[in-house]
Amino acid sequence: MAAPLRRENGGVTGQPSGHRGAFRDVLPFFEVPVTDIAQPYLQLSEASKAYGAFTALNDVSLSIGKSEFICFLGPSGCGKTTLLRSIAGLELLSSGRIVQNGQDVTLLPPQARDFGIVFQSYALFPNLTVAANVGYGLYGRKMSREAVRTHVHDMLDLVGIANQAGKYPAQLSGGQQQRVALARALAISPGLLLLDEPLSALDTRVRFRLRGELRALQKRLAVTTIMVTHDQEEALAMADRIVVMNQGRVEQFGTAPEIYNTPATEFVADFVGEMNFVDAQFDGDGAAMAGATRLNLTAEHGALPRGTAVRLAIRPSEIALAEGEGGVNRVDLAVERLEFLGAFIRVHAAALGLGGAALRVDLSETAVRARALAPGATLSVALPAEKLRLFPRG
Ligand SMILES: Nc1ncnc2c1ncn2[C@@H]1O[C@H](COP(=O)(O)OP(=O)(O)OP(=O)(O)O)[C@@H](O)[C@H]1O
Repeated sequence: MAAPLRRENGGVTGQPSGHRGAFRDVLPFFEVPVTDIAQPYLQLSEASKAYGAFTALNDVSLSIGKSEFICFLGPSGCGKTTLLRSIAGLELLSSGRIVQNGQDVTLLPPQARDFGIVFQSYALFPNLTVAANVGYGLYGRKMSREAVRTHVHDMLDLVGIANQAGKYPAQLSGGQQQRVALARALAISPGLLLLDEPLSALDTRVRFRLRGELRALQKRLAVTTIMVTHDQEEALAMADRIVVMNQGRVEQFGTAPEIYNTPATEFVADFVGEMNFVDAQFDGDGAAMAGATRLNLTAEHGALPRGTAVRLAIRPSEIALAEGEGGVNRVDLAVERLEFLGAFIRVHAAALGLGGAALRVDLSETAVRARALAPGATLSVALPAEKLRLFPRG
């Protein structure tokens, strides 16, 4: 490993390598992640962190592949930042182990670990120019002034702000400051890039643009990256795999489609995306009774005893319009309210046959108009058996 380098604002070791060129790649839809999960780069084993009697991290075990883009996702206070800071050595674990690139780093101070970090607040040095901020971690290394200058220019070029090199942070927009912070974190060519809500202070347009650029840049550099976010859409859009956290624990670790389509717990089902929940009783033979209606299920239910209280979950977009009479899992709804959401209309309704359960159904504007749906109308829908997820209640 390269000689450790101390820096107040994080980021540490590694030799600069000079990544050249702009990064305006357009990401293909649903591209296959170029990662090597079989070759773990970072492993956490039974990591726990207590502050006095409060447990902020509870038995977290994760294996992250080289070049993966990982998001830590969860509600405020679930332990995302504590986990990120523990990986950086800015917090020490109460118990457990962290191995990075084959080296046990559990007890190493931040300056002896190999990472670059970007904080939510950017934490740029206000009295240094953009170029000096980016070059800060490089001075003191065995690099000539000229080599540093060239490398800094390359980094600024990489993040698209080479023309801002002489400015001070206060003279930049939030998005530009974020780019400087990213260039600074990458300048030391870290093995691991840590991002603590780097986009959350930006307005929506800039955030969306930087999302794509950041992901393309990460892919190009193939640097193993962990980003903390509480924004599920951001995590779904950017991550190779997502760690969903709740109260210091990992609820699920999987790809975006896995998390979205097959949430492992009721918490994940509720936290990620829109979900309807209907209380029911497991009825054996792949079915459940919800109110007076018997609903067929295909969900795995193990050896659940008949009569077990369960909660069925289905997304508003997965509920289908019932055609004709009868049909499997047909339910009549009393429409209460229509909500125009641009790309679709969300119908809020009461499912009388399901004990009055509140259901939301997403329909196209055309479908709503064709049925002249309005508050007070009746709508027949079908709950596809393969879309009904099942969670034991309590
Ligand atoms: N130094 C500390 N002393 C005591 N409690 C702490 C300390 N740091 C964090 N905590 C507590 O640990 C829990 C997890 O905090 P953490 O900052 O990791 O949450 P988070 O998921 O990142 O939340 P947010 O999205 O709001 O930043 C919180 O309840 C927080 O109050």
